[in-house]
Amino acid sequence: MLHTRTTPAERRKDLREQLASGRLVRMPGAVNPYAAKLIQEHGFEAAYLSGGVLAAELCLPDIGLTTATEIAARAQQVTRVTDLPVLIDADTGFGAPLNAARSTQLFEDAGLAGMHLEDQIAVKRCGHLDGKTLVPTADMVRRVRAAADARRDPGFLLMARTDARGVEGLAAAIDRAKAYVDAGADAVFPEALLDEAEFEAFRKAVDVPLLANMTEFGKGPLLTTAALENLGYNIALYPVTFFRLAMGAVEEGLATLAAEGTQESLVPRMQTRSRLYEVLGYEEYAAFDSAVFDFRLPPGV
Ligand SMILES: C[C@](O)(C(=O)O)[C@H](CC(=O)O)C(=O)O
Ligand SMILES: [Mg+2]
Repeated sequence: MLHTRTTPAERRKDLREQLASGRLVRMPGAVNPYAAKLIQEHGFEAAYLSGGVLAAELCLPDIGLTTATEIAARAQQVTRVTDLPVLIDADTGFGAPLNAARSTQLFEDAGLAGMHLEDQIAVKRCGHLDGKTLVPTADMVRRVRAAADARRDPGFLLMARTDARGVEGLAAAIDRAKAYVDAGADAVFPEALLDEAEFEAFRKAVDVPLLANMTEFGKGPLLTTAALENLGYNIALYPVTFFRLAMGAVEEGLATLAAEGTQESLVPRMQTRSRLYEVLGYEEYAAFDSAVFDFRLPPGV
């Protein structure tokens, strides 16, 4: 009813078991807590909180302006409503290695299953853009180590993201990934690989679970889940997909309302009132207090 019953420790165990299973974990980005609930209802294995989306919903660019406490608060609202493990985008850790350590604890406290830390400088940018700047490997190693040591639950997954492919090339990205694993990263997110051959090369070279970022309008191909599973990847990430879809629908709806003077033609595309109430679990609340759900909705609404 008001919240889920699984504990953060159970969800972390679940994610780790899934990563060890060899089956692909499909991880759509949750635009908000409600979307996280839908991701679970539709049978996905895990959910994601995208830094780009968390910034965009505040109308901020994805350049590291959001704060760790701000996104931890949002994360807590999401983990409250889903039993799925949730991975968060921790950007660069929000400052020096000590800040990365504190962020790790904030995200643990928010009930998340894990986080990824990237090797860009503090004024970061989307991994699929040109002109990125990386911190030296040694600095990122300190960042990863600080986060790894800060964990109180060893089940909390620490993933290192390397943005090196677009800056220093594939071989350097692989070398960096290996250094981050040695520093304590449990998994790796190789950002912005260009094609299937690169995904394969990374898989051959690195021995921990790997995430494939299937973001749209980026540098790489949108590979199917079957292709990613064959390549031996462990997580398929759809970070901004549902934000893009939802905002596309909002823009089309606003244009239609402005043009037609009524939203009538949009109604068939809307989620119905009864589906909304079903997702929110009105009936379960009525079991607690019958006055909550003592009405009948007319058919079709
Ligand atoms: C995964 C990512 O870090 C995010 O914030 O969702 C972005 C996604 C995007 O901007 O498309 C990224 O840097 O890849
Ligand atoms: Mg991001």
